[in-house]
Amino acid sequence: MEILRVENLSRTYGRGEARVEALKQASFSMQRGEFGAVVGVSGSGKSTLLNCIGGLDKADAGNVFINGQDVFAMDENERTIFRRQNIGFIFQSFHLIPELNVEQNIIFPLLLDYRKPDQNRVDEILQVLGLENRRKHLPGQLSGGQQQRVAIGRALITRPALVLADEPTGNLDSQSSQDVMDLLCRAARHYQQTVLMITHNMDLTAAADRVFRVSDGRLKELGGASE
Ligand SMILES: Nc1ncnc2c1ncn2[C@@H]1O[C@H](COP(=O)(O)OP(=O)(O)OP(=O)(O)O)[C@@H](O)[C@H]1O
Repeated sequence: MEILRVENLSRTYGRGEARVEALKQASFSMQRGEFGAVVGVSGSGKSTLLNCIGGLDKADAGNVFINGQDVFAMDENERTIFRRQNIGFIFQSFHLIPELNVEQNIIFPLLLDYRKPDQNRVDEILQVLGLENRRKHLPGQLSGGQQQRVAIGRALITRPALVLADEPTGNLDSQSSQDVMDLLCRAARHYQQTVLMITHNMDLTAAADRVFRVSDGRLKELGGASE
């Protein structure tokens, strides 16, 4: 089942001499439960791709379908709600709410939709994340790896069909990076979520089903038919 379809997605920044074609007609699709990695040098357009797919940035042209729904056809309000219910975001900097404890940060997206957290699901996530004995800690009382695991829990609590991760291991040591990778793999394999992850680290692409390279704004699938 197709979860993500990207058609001719383009994004240009600036004008005149400052004009940058950050993304040039990117097209690809992903199935339910697939784990994709996006690689490419700094400035090649990886974050632009993810941000346009997730609606955090506005594409100039092209289409994005998530779960068969045309994301760009929605108005701002519809898109915000759709995004919250269908996409989980994980960033390099964790963006946790400092005043909320681990458990509260994880359930936050549910509260925004006035949904009651399922305590079994929260407990399961805390256990998988290895954070059961940190549930009442504030983000400032956690290590970087633990904070990233909280951010992953927050991205997964709503069971989004699509998880977009921008360098989720960028600030972590190798053991924490491996833990984060294991969690994302589990999201894909165990929970059949579609994961698209940017990484600088080619070693981390080994776990991925598919690898995409962005170079100078152009996306190409490695090992794909065009290679
Ligand atoms: N808001 C912006 N205004 C102008 N140019 C931008 C903006 N955001 C990105 N760019 C340009 O678009 C290009 C792609 O940027 P992007 O952040 O997508 O690259 P990236 O591959 O994610 O890089 P990195 O690996 O360093 O995070 C870059 O050349 C950058 O200078």
